[in-house]
Amino acid sequence: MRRRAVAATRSRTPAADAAIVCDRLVRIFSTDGIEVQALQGLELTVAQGDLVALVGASGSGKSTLLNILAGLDVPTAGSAAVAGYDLLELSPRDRLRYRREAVGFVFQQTARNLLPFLTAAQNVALPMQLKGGGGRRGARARQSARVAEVLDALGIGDLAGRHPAQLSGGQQQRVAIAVAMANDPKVLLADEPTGELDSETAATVFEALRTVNKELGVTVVIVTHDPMVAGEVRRTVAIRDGRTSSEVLRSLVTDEHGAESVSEREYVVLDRSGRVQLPQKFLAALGMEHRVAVDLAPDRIELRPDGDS
Ligand SMILES: Nc1ncnc2c1ncn2[C@@H]1O[C@H](COP(=O)(O)OP(=O)(O)OP(=O)(O)O)[C@@H](O)[C@H]1O
Repeated sequence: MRRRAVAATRSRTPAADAAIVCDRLVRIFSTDGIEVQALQGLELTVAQGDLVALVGASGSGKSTLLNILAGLDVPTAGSAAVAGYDLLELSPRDRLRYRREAVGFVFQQTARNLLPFLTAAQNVALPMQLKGGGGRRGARARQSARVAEVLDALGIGDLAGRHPAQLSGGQQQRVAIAVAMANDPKVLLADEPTGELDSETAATVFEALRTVNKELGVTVVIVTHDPMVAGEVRRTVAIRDGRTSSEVLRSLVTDEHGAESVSEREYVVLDRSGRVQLPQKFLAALGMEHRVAVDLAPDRIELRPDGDS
């Protein structure tokens, strides 16, 4: 399963043709005279068609970032572009269009994603009706065909007539993914989509997200604490104190006997100003603090404790 995920995305280069570009993103919340800097100059680029996990401690800024990318919140400073939309320059009308057509969103709380009095199929049809153009008979037939197509692609065609209360948590989340996919968005954002599920059910929901990514070509970003999800995607980005701090990239390697395995490498993030956040354990191992000596070698940059020659 893991190998398939990596194989599907291995040829992609993050810099080319990005679906998401955040540059020096800042979000400050002010409540009762107290300011919280939830995002402190965050930089993130996600290539089109990629499947990325965002991880980080509670309060590190993951949901704040996802809400901005979803068009639900506006950053205080910096820039954010998703699927060609500049999120700081959207008029109220364009923001609504962006949220209905360009991005899909899945919340952690299963109950928040679906309307309880509608069937699964009616829930999926709703975003298309809100988008408009559903009045004519041809359009209505197209909507029904799209509902069936999305539910079938996610393996839940047989649940079309059920109401949310008649579905398990995992089934509800898969219907929620179908709802998010209704208007064929370029990007799907999911905030802890497996957070309320046991590990077996979580795997079926993750599989649905992977299907959306692989078979429908949608860029998928998942905020998660779930090690299964974070360990199965090509790229895992860690957020610390409102900034991207490190990344793990996975790729498929083939040995001389033709056996395939997944190779994993952790990187620290280099921002546009040349700043990196060095791993605490490396600094502690060499007793580095306050300042370090930096030298350029032909093929690397060397950092040494202050005072070393
Ligand atoms: N609407 C708000 N008003 C004030 N402070 C907020 C608001 N939303 C988030 N914050 C603060 O911003 C910081 C980042 O919060 P955020 O919810 O983005 O973190 P998170 O990484 O998603 O955490 P978790 O994993 O617990 O969901 C926290 O200190 C939080 O208290």
